[in-house]
Amino acid sequence: MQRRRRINPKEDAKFYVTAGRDKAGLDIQYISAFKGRGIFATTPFEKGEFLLEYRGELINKQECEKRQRLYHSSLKVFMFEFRFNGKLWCVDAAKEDGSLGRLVNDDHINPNTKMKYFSVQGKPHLCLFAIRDISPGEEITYNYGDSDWPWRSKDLDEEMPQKSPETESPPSTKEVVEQLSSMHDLQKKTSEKIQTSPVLDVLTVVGK
Ligand SMILES: C[S@@+](CC[C@H](N)C(=O)[O-])C[C@H]1O[C@@H](n2cnc3c(N)ncnc32)[C@H](O)[C@@H]1O
Repeated sequence: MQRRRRINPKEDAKFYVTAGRDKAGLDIQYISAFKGRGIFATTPFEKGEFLLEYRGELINKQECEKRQRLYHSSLKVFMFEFRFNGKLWCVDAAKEDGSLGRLVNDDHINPNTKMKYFSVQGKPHLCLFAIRDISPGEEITYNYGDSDWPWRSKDLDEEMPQKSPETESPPSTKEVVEQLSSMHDLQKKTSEKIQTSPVLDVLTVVGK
C-alpha cells in the first residue's frame, strides 16, 4: 500500500478550509435505503490526519432556533450545534451543495474520525481528523454524541429492510431526498426522544 507524505494536519485543515473544497481520496457511496449515503475512503489515511470539513453556513443561536422551527426533521439532522468562545453556534449544512462532510454517518462504538473545532481567521470550522489509520474501502464515521439517535436502537435496525448493495441500484438525488424524509418519519414514530442535531459535548479544540 503506497503511503503519502505526512502533512501537518493543522496546515492541511487550514488549506482545505480556506480553499472551501474537499480533499481527494474520499467518495460518496449509497449504502441503503435506511442509512442513505455515506463517505468512503478511496486511499489510506493515517491516524491524526485531517480528512474533511463539515462545511455549511455558520449561524448564531437565534437563527439556528428559527431554522429548527421551520425545517423538516430530515433537514434538522444537518444542523451541527456547538459552543465557541462562550456562545452557541450552528453550522447549517442542510443545503445539498456536493460537500462531503455533511454526509458522514454516525458510529458511536467504533468511529474512525473525531470532530474538532478549527479556528481560521477567528471563525470556528468543524473538522474531522482520523483517530486511527483508515484503509481504502472503509466508511468514514464519527460519534454524533450521546443521544438516543433512533438508528442506534438494535430493534429498529432489525426492523428495517436492508438490501444488499449488489441487488440495489443507487437512487437519484430526488429519490434519496424522498427516502430520507420517509426514513425520518419512520424513525420519529419509533423513538420518543429524538435529538435532531449532533451535540456539543463531543467537540474538542484542535491541538487538545
Ligand atoms: C448528517 S446525515 C448523514 C448523511 C445521510 N446518510 C444521507 O444520506 O444524507 C445524518 C442522517 O444519516 C442517517 N444516519 C447517520 N448515521 C447512521 C447510522 N449509523 N445508521 C443509520 N442511519 C444513519 C440518519 O438518517 C441521520 O439522520
